[in-house]
Amino acid sequence: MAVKALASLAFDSSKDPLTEAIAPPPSETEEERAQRLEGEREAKRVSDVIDEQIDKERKAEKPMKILLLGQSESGKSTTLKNFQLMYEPKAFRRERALWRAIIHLNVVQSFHLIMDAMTQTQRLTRREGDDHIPKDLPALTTEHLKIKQRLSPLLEIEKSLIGQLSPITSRQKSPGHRLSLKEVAVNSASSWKDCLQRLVKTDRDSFDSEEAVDWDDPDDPGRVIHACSEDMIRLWKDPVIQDLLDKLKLRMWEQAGFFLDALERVTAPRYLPTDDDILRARLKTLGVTEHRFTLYQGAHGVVHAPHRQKTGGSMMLAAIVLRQANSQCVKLPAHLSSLARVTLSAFDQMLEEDSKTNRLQDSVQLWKEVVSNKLLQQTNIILFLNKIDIFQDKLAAGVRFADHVTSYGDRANDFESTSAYLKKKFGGILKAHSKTQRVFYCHFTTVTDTKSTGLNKGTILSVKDMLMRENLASANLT
Ligand SMILES: Nc1nc2c(ncn2[C@@H]2O[C@H](COP(=O)(O)OP(=O)(O)OP(=O)(O)O)[C@@H](O)[C@H]2O)c(=O)[nH]1
Ligand SMILES: [Mg+2]
Repeated sequence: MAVKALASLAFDSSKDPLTEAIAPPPSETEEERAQRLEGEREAKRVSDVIDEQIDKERKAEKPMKILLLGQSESGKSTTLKNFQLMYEPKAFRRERALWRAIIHLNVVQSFHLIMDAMTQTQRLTRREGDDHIPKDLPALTTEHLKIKQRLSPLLEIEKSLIGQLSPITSRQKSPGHRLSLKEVAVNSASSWKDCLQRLVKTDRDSFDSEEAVDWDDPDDPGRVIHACSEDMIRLWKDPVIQDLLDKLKLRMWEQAGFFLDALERVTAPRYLPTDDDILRARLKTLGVTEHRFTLYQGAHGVVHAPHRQKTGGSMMLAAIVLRQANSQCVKLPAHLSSLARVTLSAFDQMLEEDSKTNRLQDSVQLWKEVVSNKLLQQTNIILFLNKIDIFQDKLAAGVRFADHVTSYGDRANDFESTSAYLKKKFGGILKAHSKTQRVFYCHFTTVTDTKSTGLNKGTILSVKDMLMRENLASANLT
């Protein structure tokens, strides 16, 4: 029965009422036919324009996803802060009061390191004839030891600040030095900012201003830090201490969270961090972080009517240390681009976890892993060779690149030549490990300096370029 009904339906379809309704009348003249065809063409043109518009809107809404990869201390979190500063400046600045606490922790930890160096020197100078002791260690005077004694409350402040971040912190040894601190790390999955908000007033709208900090709080760590300020400045500027740090190869300016050259300002009684201070603050993050930003179009970077002038759709920025990422729980999305960060200035340092592996060498290995990763084969990758400020300072101080990267040979020990060498090396690896051709975006950055070599120029142009290519590719125009 059912088969019969279907057959009869198929048979009758030639008399489909819709077909009959739109069929030209049997008595249609040549002129009428031309008019009808012209009308149909116009209707199709309008329909195509509408389809195109819908298609465009659909594509514009598609989020662009970016993975941020790199070794510890390569600047992933700082890159996120830069994006936040550019696209959510209000939210970024609302957190000033929170970053004040982190910067105070950075300062206190720098002094912990210096005080440990002084203690070690006292111990070493008692052990005469030991070949492992650095030569010509300067003698500390009683005045130095008195200052050190007066600075001991800073160690209590350190404990208290770390306590404020608990239970979400873990402590890890920082890389690169024999003398090193247990570095404070926060798990990105937990809201350490919520924990720190106990240190500030609860009115979120006033975070940007001085109102955010309870200046009368007797337990504010800033009080002790200010009370120790003069001694801190004196100790840091002391030529004997500088000589001592030099002999022990403790290059403080190279350390993450270096604020010792701004002590007067950051220990002032009513100190609130500037944008640059926040970028320079150091708080190690563990695990995977995901952030969402919306890119807007606006003249000279000014945001106009965000809802109507949205260009790029929302952009998801996921910070992932690939080696920590468990592929079971980290799902790499489609339409993905990646930013890989390499700490250029670490060319003369070894990994903390493996004292035989050079950090730059490890970054090269990580780059190979990233570009040959099957999940990332279809993604565009921007490489950032970061911390060029420290890199250039090192070259200028006479640290020889070739002593740590032997394949560099006897080329000039300057930025021009070393950067060209590295660009070629990383570009060659991308080419060798890509199944299909991928654009090699490579930038030399100082991500803490937004004015010159920070993110504004390099990243955003590359991100926009990637976005455009992606749109063209999805419209089959490449
Ligand atoms: N001088 C200088 N410091 C930088 C630069 N980029 C980042 N830093 C600093 O280096 C430190 C480490 O940067 P982060 O962004 O915390 O590094 P990360 O990649 O997130 O590190 P993990 O959280 O350990 O994975 C911070 O104190 C930054 O302010 C740079 O280009 N120059
Ligand atoms: Mg981080």
